[in-house]
Amino acid sequence: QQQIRIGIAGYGNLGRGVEAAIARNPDMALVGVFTRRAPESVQTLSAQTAVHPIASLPDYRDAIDVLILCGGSKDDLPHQGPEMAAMFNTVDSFDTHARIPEYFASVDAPAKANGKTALIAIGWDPGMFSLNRLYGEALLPDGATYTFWGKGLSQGHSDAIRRVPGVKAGVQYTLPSPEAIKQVRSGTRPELTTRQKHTRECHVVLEEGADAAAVEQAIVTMPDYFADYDTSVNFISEETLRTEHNRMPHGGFVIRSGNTSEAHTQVIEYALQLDSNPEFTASVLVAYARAACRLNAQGQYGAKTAFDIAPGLLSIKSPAQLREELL
Ligand SMILES: NC(=O)C1=CN([C@@H]2O[C@H](COP(=O)(O)OP(=O)(O)OC[C@H]3O[C@@H](n4cnc5c(N)ncnc54)[C@H](OP(=O)(O)O)[C@@H]3O)[C@@H](O)[C@H]2O)C=CC1
Ligand SMILES: N[C@@H](C[C@H]1CC(C(=O)O)=NO1)C(=O)O
Repeated sequence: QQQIRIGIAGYGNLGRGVEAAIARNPDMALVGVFTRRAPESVQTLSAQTAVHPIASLPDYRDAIDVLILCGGSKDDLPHQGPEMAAMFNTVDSFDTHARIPEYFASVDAPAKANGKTALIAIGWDPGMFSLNRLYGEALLPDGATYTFWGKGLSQGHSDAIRRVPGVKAGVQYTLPSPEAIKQVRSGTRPELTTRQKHTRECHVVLEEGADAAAVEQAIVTMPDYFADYDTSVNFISEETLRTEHNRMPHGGFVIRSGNTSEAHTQVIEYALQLDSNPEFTASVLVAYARAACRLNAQGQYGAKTAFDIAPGLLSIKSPAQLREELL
């Protein structure tokens, strides 16, 4: 059985996670990493990993079965997604929830026009949590769904603050409201606003001479990321960032409580406890790369979300093995 040939576009936390995940999937082979930086400046996990300029990707159209896009959702994927979907089957973790419909359309057109398959918004949220919100609503139509994240490091929000002019480096932690969780677990199906469920805590290293007040204002008012939350911005040194903020744990849960009759309340819960947010997300991307390859072989072209993908396509096992072993 020929291995699935994978390319990595963009080499940050997620790119490193995909490199590690491919080594744990025997049906996958890493063709190389493609970066906007000078290849020799990029330190990969393995000396065997080839690093190329991202501009050379068109030369690899016949060498890569699936390109996994590891750029930032805020400023990279909006242009990289459509560009790459015209040349390759792709999988990405686009997570600016409010913009997923427009992003889907922007990727669907070039993918369809070129007979490619583009899986978008894959990961854990959006991704695995999205699937569990769907299951909850479909199975318990009379009910309420809640999603809580953290306390942990959001990569999307950390990427977003790093894009603010004047920010040299930074991370963002998401904190769930204990009061909100308590109300949800009481089964009273509370109406909670975005602001009531989570707060956001940013730790930022400023560029030399940057205006701290302007940076703080740009972060706390940022649409789609921070504007709807109570957000704190703490200015720290590079040393503090390196020593106190060098891990990326995260997690959370989706809970659906609903009634199947007046007498009976049912509760569905899906939870994640992640030692490494990027490595887990990368593992999801790699499993979905297997599905992208199979879907393209079936002539399923265009953009897809996790809702469109049969779970069996994710598995390294054949359908017959799945029926024997997992049903
Ligand atoms: N759906 C989900 O559940 C999840 C989605 N995500 C998404 O993944 C995205 C990427 O996250 P993450 O990998 O943490 O982002 P990073 O900031 O680590 O990397 C983003 C891009 O920045 C560039 N880059 C990385 N490191 C450096 C550096 N030291 N100097 C200059 N450029 C650098 C890379 O591009 P290049 O190599 O071309 O320079 C990389 O592709 C997030 O924006 C988020 O939206 C993340 C987690 C979960
Ligand atoms: N997309 C998120 C994954 C989860 C985490 C999160 C948050 O903390 O707001 N929302 O969704 C990420 O980039 O880490």
